[in-house]
Amino acid sequence: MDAALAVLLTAVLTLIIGKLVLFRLRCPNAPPCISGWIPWFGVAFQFGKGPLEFIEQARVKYGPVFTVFALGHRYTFVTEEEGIEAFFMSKDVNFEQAVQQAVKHTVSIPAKVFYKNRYNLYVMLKGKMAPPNLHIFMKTLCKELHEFVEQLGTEGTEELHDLVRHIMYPAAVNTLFGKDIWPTSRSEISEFEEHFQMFDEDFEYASQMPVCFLRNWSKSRQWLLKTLEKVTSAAARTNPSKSESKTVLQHLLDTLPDKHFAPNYSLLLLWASQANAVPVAFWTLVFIISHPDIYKKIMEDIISVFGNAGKDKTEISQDDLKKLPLIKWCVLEAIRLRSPGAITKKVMNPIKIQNFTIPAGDMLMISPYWLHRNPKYFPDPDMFKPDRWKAANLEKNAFLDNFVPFGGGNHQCPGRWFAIMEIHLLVVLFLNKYEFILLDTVPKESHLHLVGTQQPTGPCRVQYKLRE
Ligand code: HEM
Repeated sequence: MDAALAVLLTAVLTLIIGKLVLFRLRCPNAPPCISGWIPWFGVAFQFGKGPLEFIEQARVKYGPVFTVFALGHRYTFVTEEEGIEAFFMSKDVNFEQAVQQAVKHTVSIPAKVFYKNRYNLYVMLKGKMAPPNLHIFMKTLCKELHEFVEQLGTEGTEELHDLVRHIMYPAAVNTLFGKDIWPTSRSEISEFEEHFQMFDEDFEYASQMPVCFLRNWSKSRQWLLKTLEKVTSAAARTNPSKSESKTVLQHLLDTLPDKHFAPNYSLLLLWASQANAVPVAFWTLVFIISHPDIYKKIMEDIISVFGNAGKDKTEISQDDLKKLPLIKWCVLEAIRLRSPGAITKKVMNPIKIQNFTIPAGDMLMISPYWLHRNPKYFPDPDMFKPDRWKAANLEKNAFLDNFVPFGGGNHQCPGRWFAIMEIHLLVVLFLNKYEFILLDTVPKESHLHLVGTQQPTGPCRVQYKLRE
């Protein structure tokens, strides 16, 4: 080996060992750390290949609290009660600090603007989409869903994820952002879907790396921001004075003092409202159709509420949804099985979890996906068992213990009740109108991403025809 190279390697190794020794001296009780041997890069490669598998294997090998070092960051995972409680409740961890960089990379909102506005926007969204206000959306959402479902005709064969996407994107967007200000012709919708899909697909990479490496992603973001510039100025122009007549987008505009960032915030809201809800609706339908006993029971329930007809544009109310609890359980069970791979907070002051001290600066992580597979909390965790939701007090809007797909504590997803309602409604509307047959086996979920709901790994075609 070349002498200069040998000197360089020795220097690098000394530096790494020195840093590790220093870290251990400063934080003697830090959890076991999986760091690899490449400086700064850490185990990014192994982790990136299949992050969901990686964290489960690490839990088995290193115990319930462990740190993964990758791309210069320390990600400390907690997998049991004590750590989860700290994740949701501790004042020493911070949500805003954990997500700010990702927000800056993906929708170009600077740190100062983000910190100034986040709380007010969160409170506004949480209030507008709280359970007592959901009736405001119900009529429009039902009408919009019908309009796009009509376009499916009397029968056909389609990839189910595409089918759900074509209906849910425009219906939800028209409901939350306002109908007449959003491009809604067929070609505009498909262009929008194409760009949104690209934006969503690489969102996780874009949140962590310079976007110059993601050229197609950047183009789609640009297209979406340009479209949202027009949408937000139309929403501002037509903003009514009465609060009840405003769309969620118009409430957002009223709450945001930095108006020139309105398209950026709208893109963030658009992503948050679609990225998880669309695949969850897909999974709910796939799970139902692939379980004949559950499908049969659901159809009996639907017939008992709406009678035999499925052809008309049946208006569905919140009371109707209440009479169809099994479908709501199916939605929640699909969410349980396809929950975000990880959610994050930043450790601001060292915190003690079990016998470990997690140092300030670490990203503290929990994995709803794996938590929901712990048989201690969910017996037969890999099985689709909607009946387990009988035990939840859904009348009082309480989930089952340790069900955390929407986060917890002060930062729970403000759109969660809207999401559950829109998926419930879509499933009722679909199954009331059409009979479905699965043409492919149920695809596996992709383990490639930690952010958000898992996407299917392969196609899943269905044949549908109007119910007799
Ligand atoms: C099944 C569907 C959904 C899932 C699984 C989901 C999950 C989540 C999660 C895990 C978070 C972060 C919580 C944390 O880190 O503690 C979040 C935040 C958020 N979600 Fe959802 N979400 C869904 C649907 C929606 C919908 C339909 C909307 C809007 C209509 C929405 C709006 C938001 C917003 C605005 C935030 C950021 C809140 C903040 O600034 O603190 N989500 N969601």
